[in-house]
Amino acid sequence: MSDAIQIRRALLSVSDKTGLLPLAAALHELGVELLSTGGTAKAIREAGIPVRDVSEVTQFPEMMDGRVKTLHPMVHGGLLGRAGLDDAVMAEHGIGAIDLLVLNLYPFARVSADPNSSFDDIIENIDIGGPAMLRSAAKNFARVTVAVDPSQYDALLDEMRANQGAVSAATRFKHAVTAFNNVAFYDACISNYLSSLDADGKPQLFPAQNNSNFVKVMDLRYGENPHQHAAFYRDLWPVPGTLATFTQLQGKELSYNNLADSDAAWECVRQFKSSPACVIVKHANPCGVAQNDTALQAYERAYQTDPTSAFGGIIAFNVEVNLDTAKTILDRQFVEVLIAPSYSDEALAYCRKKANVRVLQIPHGDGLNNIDVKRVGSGLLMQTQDIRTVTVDELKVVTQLAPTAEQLRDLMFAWQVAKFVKSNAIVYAKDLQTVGVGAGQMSRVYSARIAGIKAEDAGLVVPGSVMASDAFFPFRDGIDAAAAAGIKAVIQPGGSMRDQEVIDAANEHGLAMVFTGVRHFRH
Ligand SMILES: NC(=O)c1ncn([C@@H]2O[C@H](COP(=O)(O)O)[C@@H](O)[C@H]2O)c1NC=O
Repeated sequence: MSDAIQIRRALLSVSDKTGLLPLAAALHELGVELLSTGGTAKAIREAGIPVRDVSEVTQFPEMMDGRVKTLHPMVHGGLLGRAGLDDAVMAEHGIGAIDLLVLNLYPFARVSADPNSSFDDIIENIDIGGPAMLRSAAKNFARVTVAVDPSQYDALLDEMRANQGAVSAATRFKHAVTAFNNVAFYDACISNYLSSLDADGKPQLFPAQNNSNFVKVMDLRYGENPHQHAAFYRDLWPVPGTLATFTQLQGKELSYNNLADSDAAWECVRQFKSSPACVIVKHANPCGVAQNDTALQAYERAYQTDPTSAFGGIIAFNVEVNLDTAKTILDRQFVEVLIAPSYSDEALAYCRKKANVRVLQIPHGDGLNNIDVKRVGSGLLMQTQDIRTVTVDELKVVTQLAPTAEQLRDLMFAWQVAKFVKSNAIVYAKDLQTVGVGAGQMSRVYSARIAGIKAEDAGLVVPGSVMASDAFFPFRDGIDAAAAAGIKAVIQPGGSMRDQEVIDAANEHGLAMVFTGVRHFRH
């Protein structure tokens, strides 16, 4: 890489004109000659800043409604010409070097996402000359500087002012990488959009080719196990309220498992809106969940479900964490990650006493990842996210006995928790507290047994509790076992061949049972 290079001539061609005029004025002051395309040149000229039209340089008018403006050897030769190698050929053809390209592309992503855009509008927003120039300038980073985003302008000008108008090799290279990333994302948007169209031109959810763009947030010390390498990437524009929008306020470096478990804890807790909730996660499963009047009470009751598993857990809240809550948690147990939308100053000051505890802040937001992906051998499984919720009105009472109002409240709570427990999932709950959680078993009846064992170990009382099952009971044995444990009401999807046998069992035992008609497998 060569050293700092003086900017003498710049080409400005921007769709997004944010910051254009101050930039053009500053470049002019630094003695840089400005070239520009139609609309950009007009804006600069109207601001009284001297500028030359590209068409004057190419000796060709812009034509075809802007489809052809800069696709010319006088432009690309000016960007691609190598210092010391191409000087003679440039002189022979009268090609003047262009040292700086400031360019951003037609807004394809915005226009194609707008339901009011016509297909012709969308096609016209496929930028051709822009990506070509970005590639030329970025390829020639040894001599040329490129800027694709208004957020880069100030730092670039500062560097030029501090170096008599020159830009360092490191900046040129960094900006070139940004430019190639920008073009890659742009082309992915076009490819995803066009390859999602069906024979009638209607966009489908899953394109024929999927091109993803993620940006690295950080390298991780290792993956799920120490012999695996790992890194964390996020969407280019993360959805507000999702894990990738976290700020780490303190604590040790986050690990791969911390992030995976934090996602499970946060997604589960943020679904509760009516009152403070706490979710404690271990190995991607909630081991204790509760809703109560305060964050502290919610934590106390979530912890009660399974104090053994809560050790070293991820603890997430849907409300601010105050001093009492932080102090109770940190004085009592080892915690890997604490997550909340906010923390009081006193709570944060207390957390600092346990400097290793990772404290994450995730602002609330209603967004959800639209698509879930899972890697399988040389393939990718894609599905829409499991965002289906069930209202009380949708429940179908299938037994002679209907649930009481309290049972109904607890059934809805247990159902929301079961959605976040790995299948087969069984959740026992009472008074908005998990009493026992049976997760990840290959048979439903064993998950039920485990939920019972957990409750017993924690000294919680199962008789009088309700039970949620993420999928239907294939046989009556699950209901028989629940009744024997003292469960009084059941929520499950229904839909088994033997539903009648299962309903008969519930009636025999005097249980109330409701069907949701919705299944929540989670693998
Ligand atoms: N066709 C071309 O030669 C061409 N050269 C530059 N552009 C784009 O034209 C836009 C700027 O246009 P204007 O200066 O007229 O507002 C930029 O987004 C730039 O990427 C072009 N437009 C589309 O392909």
